[in-house]
Amino acid sequence: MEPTTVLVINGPNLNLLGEREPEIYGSDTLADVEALCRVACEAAGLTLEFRQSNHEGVLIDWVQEGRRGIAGLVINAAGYTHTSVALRDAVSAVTVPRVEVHISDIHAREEFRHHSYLTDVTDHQVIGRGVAGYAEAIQWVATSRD
Ligand SMILES: O=C1C[C@@](O)(C(=O)O)C[C@@H](O)[C@@H]1O
Repeated sequence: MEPTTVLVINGPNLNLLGEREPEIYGSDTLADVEALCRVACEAAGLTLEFRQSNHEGVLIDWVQEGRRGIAGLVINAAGYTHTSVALRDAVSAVTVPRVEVHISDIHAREEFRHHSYLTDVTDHQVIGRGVAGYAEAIQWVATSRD
């Protein structure tokens, strides 16, 4: 049977969404983002597994767990996007469709955010679309199965 779970992984400080720099990230909380991901998954006949951690090793464990047997991986690695070769190596080993998401437009911000270690190990990127970008990423996973 074809796997139906979409694993959405969120990196450090995204637990503070809604209170952290709302002028950049908006006023939705991470619980709001989870709710919108759930709606997007249900609309596509998929099941959501939604996680957040501030710890690099935990994120790596979760990515490894999801490297096969799921419909797709959606990842907002937050600050680790710009620093973590180890997380990149984990994502590189994933054999299902992988989407990199950023709420803000990292290319229009400070120079240290312009480089992402995840871009060339993911199959698709949704950058700078606000939290709605998560739904777009899930839709991309859904269409990549058709
Ligand atoms: O924490 C974050 C969030 C972010 O990944 C985004 O979703 O826009 C962008 C990163 O540069 C930043 O460190």
